Amino acid sequence: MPDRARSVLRQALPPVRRLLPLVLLGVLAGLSSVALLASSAWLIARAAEQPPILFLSLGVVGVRAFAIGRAVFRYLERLAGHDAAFRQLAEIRVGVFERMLPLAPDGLASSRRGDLLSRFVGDVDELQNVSLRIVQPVASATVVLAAALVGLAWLAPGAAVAVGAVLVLGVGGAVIAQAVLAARADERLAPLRGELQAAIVEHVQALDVLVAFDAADAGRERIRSLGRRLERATRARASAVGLAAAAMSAVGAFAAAASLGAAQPLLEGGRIDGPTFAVLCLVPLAIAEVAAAVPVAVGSLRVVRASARRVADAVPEAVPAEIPARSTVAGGEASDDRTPAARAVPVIRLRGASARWPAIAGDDVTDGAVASARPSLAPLDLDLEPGERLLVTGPSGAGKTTLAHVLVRFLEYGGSYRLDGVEARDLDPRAVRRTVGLVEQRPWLFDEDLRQNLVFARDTATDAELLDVLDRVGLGEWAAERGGLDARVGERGALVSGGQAQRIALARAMLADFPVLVLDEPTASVDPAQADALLRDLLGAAGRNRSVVLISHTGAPAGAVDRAVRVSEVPDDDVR
Ligand SMILES: Nc1ncnc2c1ncn2[C@@H]1O[C@H](COP(=O)(O)OP(=O)(O)OP(=O)(O)O)[C@@H](O)[C@H]1O
Repeated sequence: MPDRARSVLRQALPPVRRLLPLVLLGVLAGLSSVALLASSAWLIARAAEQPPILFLSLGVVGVRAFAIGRAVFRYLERLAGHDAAFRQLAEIRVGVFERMLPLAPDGLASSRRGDLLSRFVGDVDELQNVSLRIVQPVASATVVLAAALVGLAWLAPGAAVAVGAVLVLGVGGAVIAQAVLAARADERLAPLRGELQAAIVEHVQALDVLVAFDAADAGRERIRSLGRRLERATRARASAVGLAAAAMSAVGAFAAAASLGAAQPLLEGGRIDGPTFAVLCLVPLAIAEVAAAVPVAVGSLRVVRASARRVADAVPEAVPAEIPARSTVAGGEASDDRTPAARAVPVIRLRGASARWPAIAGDDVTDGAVASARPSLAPLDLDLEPGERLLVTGPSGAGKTTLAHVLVRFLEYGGSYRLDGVEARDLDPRAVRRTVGLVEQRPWLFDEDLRQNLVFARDTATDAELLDVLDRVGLGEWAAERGGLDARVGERGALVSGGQAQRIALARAMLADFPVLVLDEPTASVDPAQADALLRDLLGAAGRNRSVVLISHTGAPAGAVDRAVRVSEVPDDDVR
């Protein structure tokens, strides 16, 4: 098992100061169970001898006390056990999330969303069983079994040996039978759940294209087949767990019979009385019940280990070299003296700036970090003066979007990228992103109303300011027709056109008031007849008090930009 998965398992275990009281409560509950059966057996057998009632009162009190004790201790153990396990889960989830954050967005581009969600939710939840079903019950059961066998040995050593032997054989047999029947299913459960969730998320997100290509049935069939495999694995696990539980009941009966066989000569020889004989016959049933926790724990360990591996693999151990590191400045914020002057429009200079995307996860993993892929942006020189509009052109796949991601520091770069003379590598990426804003090629719109899609860019903006900015990007009339800021835009902008989505994205970039704006192919989803008009509108709305980098493979209308630079394809001999 990889070290990282082992460390996830260790992390899932509550600290000793929380675990010890749990084990103690488990021991008290287990001992109460055994003592309840022992005192009941004694009471029934003694009552049959019809002694004066006074002789029974100790047994009566014992039965009541142990019955209440068993319920109370079990309840407290569950309560405290879940509390401790959930605290650990919260820490693990926060830990995974914190490791994910520095990777976002470009370091997570190759992760399947549904699978990531399943690791983050389902697999982390599964880790609660490390303490609830494995460590704590096994530790408590060991103490109770040892105490119960010592108690039996005190009454009749032969009976203790017989019961111990039956238990060892019975528990061993149940563990092996469960492993034979369900070891593979136990390990497949978590990955299958992840695959199913990923398939469902992808199917729903891509439903329009699947329907258009008449491929929705095939997608549904894939989901059904994954569902069937998950069902088979769940059934196999449930059957094996059920069988092991049944086997442990049988083990209880065999242990009782073995104890009876060993105690009978003592009864006949008058070395023990009737009530003690009854205790020796019935207590093994309670002991087997306690021992039943062991096969359950071994099965759970397989499931939990599979989940721990998936949690450990959810994010690479080290941030790939292609993703900019966060600030090392205390508190994570960039120091003010290294941040470009607030809201001043900086001069941008790239000299031999190049970039790569992180390799797709699973392609080539070295020391837990995803190794580099091929270069995606050939060394580029670029100058952008304050207030300038620069057109970036180049063939498809040459690296224009890659350049946009370098400019907003989603991607690390080679060469030099200076903002007002300060090397961007020496600034906190978030500080750069407060200066350079990106309007993406396919802007993300939230399934909310217009107001919510804008206001997160500046949460102090009033409705009047939001309407004003919509007006400036040419959406004033359209918004009024749709019912104003309450108009919904649909999931991922399903209720708006490509051009309207671009205008909404520009509106929020203007609300954020970025001194430098990077517009990545804003006319990609607009027909050519409208492309020039949209570009003029967007550039006009951006105004002259900020610089604009306009990325477009079709160029720009005459006079709309000040200069152009061409991104050339990465030469083949640079591709390893
Ligand atoms: N998320 C990603 N992960 C890995 N490689 C990527 C990723 N996005 C783009 N690439 C690769 O980077 C290279 C440059 O792509 P990029 O999108 O920057 O080109 P582009 O010039 O913007 O193309 P287009 O004009 O078609 O949008 C391509 O080879 C592409 O396959």
